Amino acid sequence: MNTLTLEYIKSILPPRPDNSHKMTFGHVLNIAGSLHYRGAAYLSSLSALRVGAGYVTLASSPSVCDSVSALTPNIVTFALRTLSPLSVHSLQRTANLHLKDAQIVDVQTLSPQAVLQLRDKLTQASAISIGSGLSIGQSTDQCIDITAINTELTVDVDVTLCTEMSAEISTDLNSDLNSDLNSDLRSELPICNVIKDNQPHSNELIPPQGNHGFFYALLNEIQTCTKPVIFDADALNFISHLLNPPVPFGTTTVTLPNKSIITPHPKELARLLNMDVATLQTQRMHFARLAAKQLNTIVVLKGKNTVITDGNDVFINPTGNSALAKAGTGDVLTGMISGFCAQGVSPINAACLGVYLHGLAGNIAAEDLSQYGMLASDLLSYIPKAILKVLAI
Ligand SMILES: NC(=O)C1=CN([C@@H]2O[C@H](COP(=O)(O)OP(=O)(O)OC[C@H]3O[C@@H](n4cnc5c(N)ncnc54)[C@H](O)[C@@H]3O)[C@@H](O)[C@H]2O)[C@@H](O)CC1
Ligand SMILES: Nc1ncnc2c1ncn2[C@@H]1O[C@H](COP(=O)(O)OP(=O)(O)O)[C@@H](O)[C@H]1O
Repeated sequence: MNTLTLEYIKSILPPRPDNSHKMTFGHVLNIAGSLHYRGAAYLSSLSALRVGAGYVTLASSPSVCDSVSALTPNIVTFALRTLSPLSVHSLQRTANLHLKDAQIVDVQTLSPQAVLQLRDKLTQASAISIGSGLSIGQSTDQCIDITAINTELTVDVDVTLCTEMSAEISTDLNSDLNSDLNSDLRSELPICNVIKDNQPHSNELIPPQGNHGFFYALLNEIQTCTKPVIFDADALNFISHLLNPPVPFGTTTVTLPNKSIITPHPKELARLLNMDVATLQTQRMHFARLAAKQLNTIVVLKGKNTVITDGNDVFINPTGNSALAKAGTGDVLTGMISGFCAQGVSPINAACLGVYLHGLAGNIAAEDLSQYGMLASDLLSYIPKAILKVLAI
């Protein structure tokens, strides 16, 4: 077990060659944000630039991209395809939702086909972060088996709808069905087996809630990715769904890319390990190492004295204070780690750099703003001050 020090952090900071350009310092593809969590997309993108990444592309729904662009000129955005109103309408009708229920459908839900749009970006990126504010719905206890997508039923539903709807819309649908994405059209509709009252209701249609379908397609797409991939927040909750589905469905194997980092807070790690938070907190190092081994990943178990481990080596972070116990600081951390990964730092060192400097920025910020008054967005402007402090020794 090693406690991180200023000297060690200085020794692993990536170099800044004079003869350089933005791509020298890497490109982060940040897949983040949703209708109610636009701030997470903003915070996780800007913090990657604050630690020195040369370029950040935020991939998200069109409305999140618009919001982030309005707040900062520093982030390049890439709008992802969302579920078409047609699909949403289809699901509403088929699920016999009453009008009052229609408001629960988020038309900004990402389509699984958005993963096809992302292929070039995934190739161009030097590091990929997934999950900050990328909603998967109401709660991880919602019992949905996304692995049980019913192909035929899905297409039937749309064709039926097509015959019933106006000529204009049915032309759209037909062109969709005949498009290159034809074979994947079914995947746009998150038709799942649903559990109610502990009983599976086979092939029941549910309205799209959150980005389950998109996550599932994305996880498949990046399984063999050789670049660093950082999984945060709802990406972790989605993986928990796959690892620990409701009893009747049995477990699913999850293969993370070979250079992955996960950044759970204790509750997120407890969900991944299917255990209670209190027990986990009594042996943080042990359970962080266990998860690292089980998932073949680097684990950053957040909280006071964050634990960083690859399953063998363990690093403990001494920086940080209660100013960091405020919504959005975890999103900042994810961006910092991905920003270091993009600069070519090894995943374990990127995790150590991100965690230590995040805490140090929180300490310097608290001196100016108090532990009460600091905001996650304030933390962004203290990251450079933390880096200066490291460089000064
Ligand atoms: N401005 C924004 O857009 C923000 C978006 N966020 C996003 O919101 C989504 C949901 O994140 P939440 O963390 O709110 O939801 P979670 O459901 O993951 O966590 C909330 C629950 O976990 C417990 N918990 C959290 N930290 C804990 C700890 N250290 N020890 C023990 N229990 C702990 C809480 O008590 C609560 O019951 C994520 O996608 C996240 O990225 C949040 O980061 C907040 C800010
Ligand atoms: N009391 C504390 N002392 C030190 N660090 C803390 C403390 N409380 C929270 N943090 C840090 O703040 C961040 C909170 O992340 P997280 O729980 O994911 O919040 P959010 O999802 O709201 O962004 C983590 O990096 C965590 O280690």
